Amino acid sequence: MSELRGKVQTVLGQIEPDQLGRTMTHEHLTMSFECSHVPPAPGDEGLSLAPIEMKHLHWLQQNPYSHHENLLLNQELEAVKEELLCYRKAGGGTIVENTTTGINRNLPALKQLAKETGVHVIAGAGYYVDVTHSEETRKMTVEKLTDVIVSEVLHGADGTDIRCGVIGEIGTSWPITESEKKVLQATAHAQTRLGCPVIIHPGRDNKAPVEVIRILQEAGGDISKTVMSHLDRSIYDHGELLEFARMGSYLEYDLFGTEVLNYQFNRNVDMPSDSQRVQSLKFLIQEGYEDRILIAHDIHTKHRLTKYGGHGFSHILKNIVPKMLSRGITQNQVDKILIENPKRWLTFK
Ligand SMILES: CCC(=O)NCCS(=O)(=O)O
Repeated sequence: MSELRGKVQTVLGQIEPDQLGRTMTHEHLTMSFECSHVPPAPGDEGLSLAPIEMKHLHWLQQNPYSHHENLLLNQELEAVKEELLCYRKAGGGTIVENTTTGINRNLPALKQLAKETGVHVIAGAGYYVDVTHSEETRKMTVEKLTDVIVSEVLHGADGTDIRCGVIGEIGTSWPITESEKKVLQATAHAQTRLGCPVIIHPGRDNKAPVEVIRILQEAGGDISKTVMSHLDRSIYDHGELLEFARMGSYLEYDLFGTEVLNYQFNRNVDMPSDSQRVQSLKFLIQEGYEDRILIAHDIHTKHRLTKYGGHGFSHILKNIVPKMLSRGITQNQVDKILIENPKRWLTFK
């Protein structure tokens, strides 16, 4: 139980849950993704180093992780500010900014963006995937990792007094590494101390979400206050999806706007289209999970910003919501997904 009980914690301080409004629960406003660079196909080396231009846009959209500059979202604070102003105009209230240690979290920039745009921004505590763990992180005990995470929420992170309002996205690979397992255990322990929301990045395998939840459960985590991200590219089979849903976490479809022929991180995966994502939401609603669904775009590269011909942070509000309504999802269910479910998740217990 903490002093934050009943509140939501933004980078500008605590607010009442009713102030959140429509919320994207998984975005990045500034980060670098160099840890995930994918070497270009033979013959494409030139494209991977070329400046971003209209004539290369299709290649970039299909090969986003092979273009060095595309991975540096942290160079685009001005464009992101413009995007947030549009997001607010489109009816958006809050962004959960999931950048954790390892991919260049920048809390002063988040605070500035929140001040300048009026969008509530909630920052993430903890660590991204193993390849970004420092030697110091790897050597830490679960107890020490827990103390760091708790302190990022209660006192501030990265040498600032800016406090995180969720733990995550906590990064895991497949298979889960020893260092990631310790971070997951620390996450559960910190959650027990704080009563706070947790959000997980699972490894790219259909068994990964279940395995992560088991580790959190064994360490005493509150699964009902935990989000499993990236279900779009993790679990496709409806039977498997229902089995996972029964474990009790929030179910997040957070790659809206990503439409690719080949998913660069796992060629075995057929990345769903936005229409197929909406079908999955409808399926989960029909199965009784409308109180557990969350959605977002997970923007983490330049090419998805409107400045570079991308869909931007307002795509869900402007395009996906009308599509949901046209496919028989009710306004009340849309409001649950965009307002009520995020509010319940983000409020400290
Ligand atoms: C830091 C951004 C991130 O992890 N995004 C997830 C991309 S994917 O693994 O779902 O492709």
